[in-house]
Amino acid sequence: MQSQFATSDTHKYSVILPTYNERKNLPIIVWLLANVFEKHQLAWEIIVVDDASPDGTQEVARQLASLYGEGQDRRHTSMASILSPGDFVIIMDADFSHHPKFIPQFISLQKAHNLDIVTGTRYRSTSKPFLREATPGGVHGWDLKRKLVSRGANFLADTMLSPGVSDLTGSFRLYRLPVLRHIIAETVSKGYVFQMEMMVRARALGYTVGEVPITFVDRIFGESKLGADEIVSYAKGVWALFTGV
Ligand SMILES: Nc1nc2c(ncn2[C@@H]2O[C@H](COP(=O)(O)OP(=O)(O)O[C@H]3O[C@H](CO)[C@@H](O)[C@H](O)[C@@H]3O)[C@@H](O)[C@H]2O)c(=O)[nH]1
Ligand SMILES: [Mg+2]
Repeated sequence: MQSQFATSDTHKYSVILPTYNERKNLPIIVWLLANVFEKHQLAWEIIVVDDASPDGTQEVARQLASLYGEGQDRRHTSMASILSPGDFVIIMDADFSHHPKFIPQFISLQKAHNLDIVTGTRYRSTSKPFLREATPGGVHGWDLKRKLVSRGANFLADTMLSPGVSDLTGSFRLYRLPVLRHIIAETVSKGYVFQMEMMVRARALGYTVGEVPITFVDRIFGESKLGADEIVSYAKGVWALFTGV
């Protein structure tokens, strides 16, 4: 299998999947990711970051690791249990809200403009800076309240902090590895708000950010962990950045 690929992209893409009770979703998302990377002949690995899920997610992750090859740095199929530094890191949800089919567009945009970060956006219909896509971004499956919370969160941060990124609260992103390390070291908030803080910090540090329109589909299995506490923390986080950046 290895020898049939002669790819010009020599980078490695490390996908980080945070999981909490994703036993049902993990095998399918890993399969979809594997297919995308194989199809595009890219070197890849998946790192599952599980927080002691009671539903047995870790056992499923271990089974997948033995199926796909644990921690081996094979050219096309490896599944690591610890963070090993690929050249680029993709962070995305494991519940299909973020579809792997968008990853090749992230990679093309990164390459075309030598970007530090590419983020998925639900709130633009064309890629930024230049690459145009036919499919507009959007959200499917959320009720009006959740849509308003998301729009409100973006509006608040955009108005107060002006980072010039249309979807600050999304978490489907590709980072150049050293850039991710740098931003994480600067980021202080915990919970949902850190997605927004990472992007605001990145812009303040002068990193380049491109956007690819994505459709966000709400999960079918399991529940979201967004609650009222997170909304309050988010508003506090925007205020802290407004007064401190
Ligand atoms: N390791 C770990 N993973 C977690 C935890 N809580 C959630 N996750 C994982 O993080 C991903 C997103 O969690 P959800 O609970 O599904 O989030 P959501 O409400 O759908 O929110 C999504 O959209 C928001 C934007 O509107 C994003 O801000 C958020 O990051 C996420 O992408 C999933 O893969 C889930 O298993 C945790 O405590 N620990
Ligand atoms: Mg979700």
